[in-house]
Amino acid sequence: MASELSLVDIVAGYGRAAPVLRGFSVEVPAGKIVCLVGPNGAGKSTVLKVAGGLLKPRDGKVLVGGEDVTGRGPQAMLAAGVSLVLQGHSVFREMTVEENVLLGAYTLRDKALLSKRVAFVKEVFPVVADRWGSLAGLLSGGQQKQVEFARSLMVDPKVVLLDEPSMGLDPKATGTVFEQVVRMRDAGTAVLLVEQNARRALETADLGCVLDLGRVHISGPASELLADPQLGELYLGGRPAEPGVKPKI
Ligand SMILES: Nc1ncnc2c1ncn2[C@@H]1O[C@H](COP(=O)(O)OP(=O)(O)OP(=O)(O)O)[C@@H](O)[C@H]1O
Repeated sequence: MASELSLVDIVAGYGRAAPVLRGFSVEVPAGKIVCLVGPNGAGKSTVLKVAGGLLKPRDGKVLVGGEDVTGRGPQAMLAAGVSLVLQGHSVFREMTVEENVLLGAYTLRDKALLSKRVAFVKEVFPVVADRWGSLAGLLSGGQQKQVEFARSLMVDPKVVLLDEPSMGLDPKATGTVFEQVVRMRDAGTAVLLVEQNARRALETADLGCVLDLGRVHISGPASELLADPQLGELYLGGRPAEPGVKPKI
């Protein structure tokens, strides 16, 4: 299957310091969730910054839908079909859910298309439909994250980049947020996900990629990475779960 996002042999870093990414590659196919795993400081967020156009790579290529978009800035990356949902909360609490979601569509001029996108995100995220007229600040943390997801899908992106979507959420809200990530995937979006809670994220993802020392240490189906005892000890905070036990999300 052709990838919506390809990062090829990326070398990237900050200022004059040694590069953080030293020949990193990943493929994110349409309708799949790819989870990046790795120790603190390995460069997971740096990968998202490169993919989202916030950090220009020193070397390597970024392809979106097969088109070479290397070196483009964040707006051009959004126009190319890459939507970034940042770490932490970025809803405007004193604005309504509707106003927050429509912020994601400020580039859409076509009214008919706009209503189609609104109908679509309301269908994918029921909470957004239910609380459309409410002030976003009145929603729970998990619900606010869904408003951010809805905003990111307004431009009908090919790829969504999610940086730690469960940060600051309790386990129940985390479960809901992962359910919504699956709904994005099922709607055909390619998802590149970074999560502190690596085991939980891999349980949700289709594919996993372990990043260490600026390169891919190992990649493959998420279920295989989860079942690997050595990876479990090194990167996932302990031994794998009992085989066949799926988490409730
Ligand atoms: N804006 C920046 N300026 C300089 N160095 C940075 C900057 N952002 C990150 N770094 C450095 O780049 C390296 C990789 O950071 P990055 O945030 O990508 O790692 P990470 O794998 O996402 O880490 P974590 O799991 O702790 O969030 C770290 O050594 C970090 O100190």
